[in-house]
Amino acid sequence: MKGPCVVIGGSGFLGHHLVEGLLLRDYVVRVFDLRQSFHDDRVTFFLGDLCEKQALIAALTGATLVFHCASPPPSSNDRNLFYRVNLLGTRTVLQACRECGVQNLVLTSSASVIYEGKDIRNASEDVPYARTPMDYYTETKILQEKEVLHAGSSKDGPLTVAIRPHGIFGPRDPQLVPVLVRAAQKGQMKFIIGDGKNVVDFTYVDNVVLGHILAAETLEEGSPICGKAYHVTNDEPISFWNFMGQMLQGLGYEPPRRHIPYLLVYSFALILSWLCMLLRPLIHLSPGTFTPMRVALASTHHYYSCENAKRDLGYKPIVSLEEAIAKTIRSYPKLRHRSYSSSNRERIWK
Ligand SMILES: NC(=O)C1=CN([C@@H]2O[C@H](COP(=O)(O)OP(=O)(O)OC[C@H]3O[C@@H](n4cnc5c(N)ncnc54)[C@H](OP(=O)(O)O)[C@@H]3O)[C@@H](O)[C@H]2O)C=CC1
Ligand SMILES: CC(C)CCC[C@@H](C)[C@H]1CC[C@H]2C3=C(CC[C@]12C)[C@@]1(C)CCC(=O)C[C@@H]1CC3
Repeated sequence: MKGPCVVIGGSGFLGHHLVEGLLLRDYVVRVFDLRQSFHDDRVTFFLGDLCEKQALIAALTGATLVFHCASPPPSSNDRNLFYRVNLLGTRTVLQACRECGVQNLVLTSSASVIYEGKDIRNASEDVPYARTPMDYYTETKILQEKEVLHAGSSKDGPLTVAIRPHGIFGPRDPQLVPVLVRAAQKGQMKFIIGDGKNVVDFTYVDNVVLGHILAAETLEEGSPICGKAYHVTNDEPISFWNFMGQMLQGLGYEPPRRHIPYLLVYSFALILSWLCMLLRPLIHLSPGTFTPMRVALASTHHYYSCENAKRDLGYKPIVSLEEAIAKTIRSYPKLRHRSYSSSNRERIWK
């Protein structure tokens, strides 16, 4: 038996998988979250807002290790919420760790802290943070990561390390596959934005979990990982549109085939986001999935080197991309197209 450890955000997509990974490895696990999304006799839940120190202290008392993987959803455009939770809330988490004598803190950051809409090819962790982040999510993930890594060098603080995953997917993800399928159902997945050759990282959730646990187990006084950030990916960059096509076909939808110019779509998304901002005092409009950040993510290269995680954490993905895509498709029976048939789906679309 190891632990006890606390997973802040343990009711979320990644957090819940992390809890399962920790239980498999015999950790004693507590979850701190706004809500309880599952039940497990081995897990103690503490419900509360991470911006409230007293609520955190109740969960952290007696714990030696904390994973912080809570964040407002990236699709939100609520500046105040992002600053309150990702920056101020993370400061509160650090303070609560100090007061409770927590030794180690593993932060879930994001590889997108260096993304500003331009191509990223096999970037290492030395690439500087985005100077002009494209949304409040990215802006506050940068501030959060800086805050946590800096705290790791103070004498009274917990030892810290940040894991930067990219494009996490897998069973129970409320984001990637459901958004994609909703777009396909509305007939919005007919076009490939740009030339369709952009290569990106998508990372299976179990590999991200492994990266977090290895980081926690390597983090100790004098370890080279203290105060550092590590990319954790599937280490198998893939064409964005090939990945989307495989997901769609696997669920019985037609993959996009026709091309539409990137600059046209990007300019349209930009104008739409300005309009939403200008009209906000009068009516609440939301661009939904169609944001400049998402259009850029769909059309640029963004893949990252995880050589440092391999060297310092002993990280090696345990689920290949092919297996991960198959497992994910199988996990969403309710999102299948109504005419889906696993035996004839190849014939339908080819
Ligand atoms: N998904 C991805 O592709 C990537 C995600 N990440 C990072 O991974 C982490 C987990 O993401 P993911 O699992 O996808 O997100 P989820 O939204 O599924 O999980 C986040 C969890 O944190 C909770 N939470 C939010 N605000 C607070 C708060 N103030 N106090 C306590 N709990 C709170 C959420 O509750 P509720 O749902 O009620 O708001 C939710 O249960 C995040 O830090 C994200 O930035 C990094 C790279 C890629
Ligand atoms: C409608 C389609 C053109 C696109 C649908 C898929 C998108 C919803 C996803 C493709 C890349 C994903 C991604 C993220 C969210 C979901 C996507 C935009 C993140 C922004 C999530 C949070 C991060 O830290 C970075 C991720 C990059 C990739």
